[in-house]
Amino acid sequence: MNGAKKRKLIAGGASLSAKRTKTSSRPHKSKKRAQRSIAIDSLPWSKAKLPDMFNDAEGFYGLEEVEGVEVVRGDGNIVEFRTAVPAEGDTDGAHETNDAESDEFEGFDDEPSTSVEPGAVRPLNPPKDPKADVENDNDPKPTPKESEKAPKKKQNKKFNVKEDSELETNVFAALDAVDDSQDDIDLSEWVKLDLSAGILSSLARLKFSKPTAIQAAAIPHVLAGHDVIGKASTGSGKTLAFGIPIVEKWLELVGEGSTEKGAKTPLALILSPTRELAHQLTDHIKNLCNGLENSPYICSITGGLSVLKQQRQLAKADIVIGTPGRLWEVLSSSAETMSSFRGIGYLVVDEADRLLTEGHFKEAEEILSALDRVEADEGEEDVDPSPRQTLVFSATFHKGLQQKLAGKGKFNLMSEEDSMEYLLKKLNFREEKPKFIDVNPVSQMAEGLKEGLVECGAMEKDLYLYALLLLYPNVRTLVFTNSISAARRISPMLQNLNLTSHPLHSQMAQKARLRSIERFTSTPAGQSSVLIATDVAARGLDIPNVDLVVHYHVPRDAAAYVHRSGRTARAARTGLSILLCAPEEVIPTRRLIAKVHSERKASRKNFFVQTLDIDRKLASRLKPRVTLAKKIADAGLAKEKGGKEDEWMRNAAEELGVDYDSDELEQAGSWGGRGGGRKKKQEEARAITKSEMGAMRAALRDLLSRRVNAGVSEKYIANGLIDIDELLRGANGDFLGKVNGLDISAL
Ligand SMILES: Nc1ncnc2c1ncn2[C@@H]1O[C@H](COP(=O)(O)OP(=O)(O)OP(=O)(O)O)[C@@H](O)[C@H]1O
Repeated sequence: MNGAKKRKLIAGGASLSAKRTKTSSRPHKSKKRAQRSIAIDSLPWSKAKLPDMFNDAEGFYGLEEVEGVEVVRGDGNIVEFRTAVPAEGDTDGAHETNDAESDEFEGFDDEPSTSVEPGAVRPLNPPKDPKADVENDNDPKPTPKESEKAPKKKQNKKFNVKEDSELETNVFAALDAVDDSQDDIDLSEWVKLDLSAGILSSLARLKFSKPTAIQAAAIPHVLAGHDVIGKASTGSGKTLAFGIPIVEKWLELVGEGSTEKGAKTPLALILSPTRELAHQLTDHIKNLCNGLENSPYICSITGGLSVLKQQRQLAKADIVIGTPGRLWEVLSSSAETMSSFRGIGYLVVDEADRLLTEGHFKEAEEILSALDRVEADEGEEDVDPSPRQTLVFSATFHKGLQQKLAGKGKFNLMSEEDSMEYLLKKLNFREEKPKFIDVNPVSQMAEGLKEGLVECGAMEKDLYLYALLLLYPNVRTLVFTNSISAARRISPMLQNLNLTSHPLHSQMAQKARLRSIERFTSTPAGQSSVLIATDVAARGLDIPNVDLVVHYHVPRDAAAYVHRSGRTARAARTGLSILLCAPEEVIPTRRLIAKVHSERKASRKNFFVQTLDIDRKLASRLKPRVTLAKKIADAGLAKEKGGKEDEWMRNAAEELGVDYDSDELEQAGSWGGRGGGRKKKQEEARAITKSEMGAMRAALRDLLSRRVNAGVSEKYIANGLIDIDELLRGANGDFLGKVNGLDISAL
C-alpha cells in the first residue's frame, strides 16, 4: 500500500487502519529484502488532517498518518509494517522484530475507531434527553478495556444457527445474506447516532451506509431511555430502529459486567403478530449481531415448533421474539420464567395496531398483565415493577390510537372495556408522554409504489389473475386472498397452468409455511414465482424483490391495504399493487384507497386508483384453460379434505382471531356460485373419478400446448410460460390491455 493509510470510518473487516501506539516498538523479523519490517514508532508519521465533521471529536485528536508502508499479516498472524522508506532515526536499516513480543502491538484492529466514543455510558434508567449525549461527548473518555485493546481475531460466527431448526433459521437468514466483501463504506451518518464500533462494523458488513428516516429519528430516543412510538411506511427499516439500540444496550451491559450472555432475565421481549414476522425479526437482528465479537442469544418463540425446545431456549435468551399465543403458553407454564420476564429492559410491540386489536388480544393482554404483576410480600405496599422501556412500531395506527399514543386524546374511563384502550393502558409506558415519531405523516405508502385496479366479474377473478400473471411475467408476485381456502385452491390451480406457485396460510404446518416462503424466494431472478397468501403474509414480511402484489380479494380495511401493498416497493425500490375488483367492490374499494391517501397533500386529496383495462377478448380465450385448471385443483382438494373442511376452517379462523372465511367471500371468489352453494360444489368435485381427472389433465395439457390466438398479432400465447414482453412488442403493447403508467418494465 503506497497511499496514505488513514484511519477511516470503515468497519467490519479485515484490513483496516494502521494505528499509532505508544507501547510497541519491538523489531519484527524481516522477510523481504526490498522492503524491511520496521517498528511502528520508527515510521515517518505525520499529522493527519481531519474532515470538519470530526473537528470536535475527541477520539481523533492526534491522528497521524504514514505513507509508503505496507501492513501485512505474516506467519502466525503476526502483523508487520514493511517499507523501503528510511525510518526516523534509522541508522542501520530495519529494526529487527521479535515475534514472541509482537502481541504487545496494538495497532491493528478489526473495529473502526469512531469519532464519537461508542462506550459513552447510557444508563438503562432513567430516560434522558438525547441531546445530553451530544453534550457528554466532551467528557473525558473512559480508557478502553484491555479486551478492546487486544488485536481482534477475525470471527465469522454463525450465531445460534445450530440451535434452531433448519428451516426456522435458514429461510429469513438466507434473505438477509450479505456480501462479505468489505468495501469501504462511509458510516458518518450512523456515527452521529452514537453507536458502538461493533455495531458500526455490522452495519458496514450489511452495506447499510446510512440510517433510514425512522432509524435516524428513533434510535437516539431509544438509546436515551425513552418510550417510543414509531410510525413509518412499510419497508422503511423499523426493525433496526428498535433492534440496534437493544443490541447496543446489551453490549453495553455486558461490557460493564452488569449482565452476562444468557442471563436469567432477558433484556428484551419483542411481540410480533405472526410467526413468519417473528422469525424474520429474529434473523434480521441476528444478522446485525453476526460478526460481533460477543453477541446476545436471540430466540423466537412461535407456534408450530417444539414447546420443550423453546422453554430451554427461553432459559438462556437475551432477546426473545415471539407471537403472543405461544409466548403465553410457554411463559405461563413456569412461574420462574414468568418472574424473570418481569425484569426485562425493553418491551417491543411490532405491528402494534394489529397486535393490539386482532386475534391476539387475549394472550397479549395476559402477557402484559403478567409482566406487570406485583408480587408484594404480605403487609407490603405494591411497588411498580416495571422499569422497562416500551417501544411500539407500525406503519399504520388507527387515528384514535395515534392520538391516544401521542398523548393528545383523553382516555375515556367509561369505555375502558374497549380492547384498544384497555391494552394501551396495559402497555404501561414508563413515561407519561412517550416520544411519538411519525416520519411519514403525509403518506403511509412507500414512495416507489404504483397502484392499479382491474375490474372483473366476481366469478372471473381466477381468469384475470392468470391474465395479470401473464402480463407481468418473470417477476415475484405476492397474491393476497381473504380466505384460507382460496389460498389453498389458487396455488394448485396456477401450478396446473404451469406457473410456479406456493400457498401460505395459517392452517399449514409451520415448516410448510417456511418452506413456501423459501421456495418463493429461491426462484432465480428473472423467473416467475407466485406466493398465494392470506393476510398472515401482509405484515412485516421482508421478501426481497417482490415486484407485484395482487389483491385477489379486496382488503378488509385500509390498514390491510397498506400492509399488503407494502410487501413490494421496499427499501427505496419500486413495485406494483393491483386490486381485482368485482363491479360491486369497485366503489367501496376506491373509497378505501382514497382514505389511505387522504393524508396526502391537498393536491393529491382525491386520489383515484387507475384502472387497468385488460382485453376481454383475450381473457375469454384464456378461459377454457383456467376453467379446467380450476376444476382439477378443486377436485384434488375436495378429495384431500374430505369432511374435514369445516373443522379446519373453524380452527384457522380461531387462530387468526378473525372471520376471514366468510361465506360471502367464498361465494364471490373461490368455490364459486353465488347462491350455488359451496358444499354442493365440493360434493361435485369430490365425485369426480380418477379417470375423469386423468381426462381433464390430458385436456388441459392439450390446451396449454396450443396457441391462443390473441387476435391482434402474428404472435400467440402458447402456454403459461410465454414471453409476454415479446408478445407485447409484437402487438404494439396494447392487446392485453391498457397499462398506462403501470408498465412493469418501468419498475
Ligand atoms: N439503513 C438501512 N439501509 C438500507 N437498507 C436497510 C436499512 N435498514 C433496513 N434496511 C433493509 O430494509 C428492508 C426493510 O426493513 P424492515 O423489514 O425493518 O422494514 P419495516 O419498516 O419493518 O417494514 P414493515 O412495515 O413492512 O414491517 C430490509 O430488507 C432491511 O434489511
